[in-house]
Amino acid sequence: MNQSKEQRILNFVLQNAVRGDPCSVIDAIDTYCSQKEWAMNVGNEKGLILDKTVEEINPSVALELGTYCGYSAVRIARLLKAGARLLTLEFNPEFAAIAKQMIEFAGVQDKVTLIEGPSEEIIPQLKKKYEVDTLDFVFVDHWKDRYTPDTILLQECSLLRKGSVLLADNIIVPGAPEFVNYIRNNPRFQCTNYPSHLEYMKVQDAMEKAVFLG
Ligand SMILES: Cc1cc(-c2n[nH]c(CCNC(=O)c3cc(-c4ccc(F)cc4)cc(O)c3O)n2)ccn1
Ligand SMILES: [Mg+2]
Repeated sequence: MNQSKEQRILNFVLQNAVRGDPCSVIDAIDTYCSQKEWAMNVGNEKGLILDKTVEEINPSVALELGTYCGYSAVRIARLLKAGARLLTLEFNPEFAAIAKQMIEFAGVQDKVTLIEGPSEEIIPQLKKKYEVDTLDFVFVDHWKDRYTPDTILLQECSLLRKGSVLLADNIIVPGAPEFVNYIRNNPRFQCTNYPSHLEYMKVQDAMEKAVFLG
């Protein structure tokens, strides 16, 4: 049975990165995906915008929607202070299995809770089952047609507090036009756009930051 692209990415990391060194894992994935096979990791250019946002907020509790191979989970977790945690949701079991190994190899497993399942099912469980009070930061990087309904769901589940920050990937490509319209016209959010490029490509993309005003 031939390997998946995600398995090839993981193998490249296992052979070229340093166990317990998150930066070497991030670099190895970026090297493989820019030189060998494109993959939908947030990448290094948008990754720097993600880093700056996480450092600015210094979140105690962060949520990621869309784990994929764990690239951004490792990126976020490496910046978290002692005792802070990241919950990351992945729908695809194969991706989740790869991400679990990636997170463990990077040595950030103590900070990361990887949850398998659809966001609309998991988000309502975060308070009771995952002992979340409110979220300080949410990286929105899952199915683009779920950005808006899940932002509404987060509010309905009282998971956002005054100052909670959402950062959404792929505003241009693949695009989330309904989300952009929703969030920019919603008086309860203060939005900022960050022009960038699609991971590993010269194609225009952007990220949108939205601060919940309560
Ligand atoms: C919990 C839960 C989780 C999910 C979920 N888990 N994993 C994902 C992945 C979603 N990500 C993407 O589809 C994506 C696509 C592109 C892309 C593709 C092809 C092109 F030609 C150009 C660009 C680029 C990106 O940066 C992306 O992030 N969703 C879904 C539902 N519930
Ligand atoms: Mg993305």
